[in-house]
This record gives sequence, structure tokens and C-alpha cells, in this order.
Amino acid sequence: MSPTKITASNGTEGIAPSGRQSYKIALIPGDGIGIEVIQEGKIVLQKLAKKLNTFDLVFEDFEWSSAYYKKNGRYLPDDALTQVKKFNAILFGAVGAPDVPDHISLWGLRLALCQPLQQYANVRPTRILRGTTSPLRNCKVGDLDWVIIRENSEGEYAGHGGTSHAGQSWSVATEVSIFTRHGVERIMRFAFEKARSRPRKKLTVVTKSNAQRNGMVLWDMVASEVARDFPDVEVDKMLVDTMTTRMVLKPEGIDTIVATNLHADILSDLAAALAGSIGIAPTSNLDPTRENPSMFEPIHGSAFDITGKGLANPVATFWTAAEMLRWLGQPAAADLLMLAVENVTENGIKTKDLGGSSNTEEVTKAVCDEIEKVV
Ligand SMILES: NC(=O)C1=CN([C@@H]2O[C@H](COP(=O)(O)OP(=O)(O)OC[C@H]3O[C@@H](n4cnc5c(N)ncnc54)[C@H](O)[C@@H]3O)[C@@H](O)[C@H]2O)C=CC1
Ligand SMILES: CC(=O)C(=O)O
Ligand SMILES: [K+]
Ligand SMILES: [Mn+2]
Repeated sequence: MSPTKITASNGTEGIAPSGRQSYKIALIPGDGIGIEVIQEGKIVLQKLAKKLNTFDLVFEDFEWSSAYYKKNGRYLPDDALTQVKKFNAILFGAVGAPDVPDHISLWGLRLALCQPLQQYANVRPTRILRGTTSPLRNCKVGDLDWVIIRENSEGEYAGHGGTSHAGQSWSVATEVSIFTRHGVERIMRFAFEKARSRPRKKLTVVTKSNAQRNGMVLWDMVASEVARDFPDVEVDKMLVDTMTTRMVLKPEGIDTIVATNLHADILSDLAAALAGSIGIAPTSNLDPTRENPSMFEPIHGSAFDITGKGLANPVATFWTAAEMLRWLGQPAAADLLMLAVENVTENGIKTKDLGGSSNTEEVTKAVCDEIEKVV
């Protein structure tokens, strides 16, 4: 392989030494606090790469956002997919603005990337970070350690449906859930593999197959078929309403969860809150075939209620960045980043959502200082 010209994480241009990995990262901060936390994520990743000096990160910023939409009438240019396919990964902030309907922004940007890039597995780990507390009375660090696998390509968010007689008092709208055997089987296999890779080898399959009598019944059927190929994984089944009570009352009994697009979207926000705050939780939108770049984002949205106030917790983005490094094949770097983050939370340097009084930039600075110590 001929040497490639790179711009290193410290900003200098050079030739990548052979054998040294260089990763191209597309940054799409989007809207609101997405812009704030991605900036902090970039600072921390640059610091980590520079300190480790074992791989390079090359960033490119994309301005696709609600501001871009208001200027151009669209969230993405025609060649957006071609552009992002040149990258090893996408680090995404959030999309959503007070003056654009949420379905326009979400479908215009996030879903317009995830769906064609076949990022069908959405992975959402949750645990209580050192130095933080769960709102659950008896739940300590280590008692809650879950990973939620969310189907990310179909189900309730397939985009099927329509509106007739819009704006009339007799208007009618449908929102049709789509469950294909292909879609359900691939997420189920992914979830069983994930459960198998974790110490407890335990998977909870969440549905609502008592009331939703078609798609969810297919989901249950495929789950029990796939389970036969994973005899070493302990499986149980739960209806989604009961699952919420179990998450609150018996969190220690849960390990890996697989659920539909909508159900897992809801359960994962609950999970994040039970672990302390929505401001810590990461998301990976994976194309497990690795044909397309995967997209990494904090679980939260653009939070315009706190935008511009220095209140945004950047930890969700740091954890997201760690998950991205892990996916790119740098697990040691990912572990070091999380070590640094948890040393910071343990030292009490936390934003308000975690009960602290530090601002966004102070948390970032503390994580960078900690990287200096732990690497
Ligand atoms: N993947 C994405 O791009 C997502 C986009 N959205 C969009 O974001 C906009 C706002 O949606 P919401 O339902 O309010 O959800 P949200 O996640 O933006 O905010 C929910 C609550 O959590 C707080 N919060 C969120 N992230 C935080 C952080 N890092 N630090 C501290 N506090 C934090 C917010 O201040 C707010 O009170 C909408 O336009 C929505 O469509 C929502 C979820 C995901
Ligand atoms: C849209 C949203 O809430 C999510 O992707 O989590
Ligand atoms: K997000
Ligand atoms: Mn959500």
C-alpha cells in the first residue's frame, strides 16, 4: 500500500507511516447542544490521539443542520451519501430546532443517513459511572449494567403511512409498522451475538405480542428460532410495559435487551435516566456488515431548552466517541477514554444534570487533563 497523505489529529500534515492507522471521521454536529457536545468530543479525541500517538484521526466538519435546511430548503445535498461513504465513521450530534417540525428534521437528517447506510443495529449501553448516582434508591455502581439493542431500520419508524384530507376535521392518518423476517432475523442474530460476548450471556427479548398480534408475533417466532443457534445464551421474554417496571424494580437482573425501534427508543431514554442522566448515554448506529460507515451519537437530542448555557453534559459524547474507537478497532484507546471520563466524574467534576456545578467546557478540560495522566 502506498503511503497516504494525512492531516494528523494535531493539525499537522504528513505521510502516515506504514502500519499506522489513520481514520477519517465525518463530524455532523447538527443543531442545538449537538453543536456544543461535538466540539467537545473533537477536543477530547484529538487530545487522546495526540497523547497515545499510535493512530491518527482526520476530521472533516459538515454543516448539515436545521440552519442549513433553512438556507437551502433541504438537510442534505444530493451527494451526501457519496460524501460520507468516504469516511471510516460519522460522529453526529443531534437534529431538531424549535422552528422546524420535528418529523421534518429527523427524517431530513438523522434517518436520511441511518436508513440508506443500512445502520440497522442501534446499540445503547447503560451503566452507572463512578462518582454518579442512580435515582433508584438501592442501585449502586455495578448494579445496573445493560446494553439495549434497538432495531434501527424498520418497525414503527419505517416511514410507512399517509395522510388523507389533511387539515380537515375528517382528516385521517396512518402510521404503519413494518416487520420483515429479514429485518427481525438480522437484529436478533446481532443481539444474541452481543449477549454472548458479555459475561452474563443473557438476553431479554422485549415485544408487545399480546396486543400487537402480527409483527410482534413474527418477532417472537424469529427470536425462538434464532435462540436455537445460541444454546449458551440464556433468553427470556418480556412485554414492554412490564419491562419498564422490571427496569425500575429489579435492574440487577437485566443484561442485554433487544427491542423494536420504538420500544427500544423509549426504554433506552428510561435506562439513561435510571443510570443518572440522559446526558451520559451513548448510541452507535451500526452497519454490522461494515459495507457503510457507522454513525455514533449521544442518545439525547438537540435540547434547545439548555442550548448556549454551558449546561450540556459532554459525557454522552465522550462515551459515544469511545464506542466509535472500539468499533474502529482501537479498544485500548476506548478503555482509556472511559477511564479518564470516570476519573473525572468520580472527582466530582460534573454538569448540573448529574448534580454537579461544572459547565460543559470545564468537564472537557478535566477529561483532557485526566488523559494526560492516564495515558
Ligand atoms: N438523534 C437525534 O438527533 C435526536 C433528536 N431529537 C430532537 O431533539 C429536540 C429536543 O427533543 P427532546 O425530546 O427535548 O429531547 P432531548 O434529548 O433533546 O432533551 C430532553 C431533556 O434532557 C435534557 N438533556 C438532553 N441532553 C442533555 C445533556 N447532554 N446534558 C444535560 N441535559 C440534557 C434536555 O435539556 C431536556 O430537558 C427535538 O427536535 C427532537 O426531535 C430528540 C432525540 C434524538
Ligand atoms: C429520534 C430519537 O429519539 C432517537 O433516535 O433516539
Ligand atoms: K443524538
Ligand atoms: Mn430517542
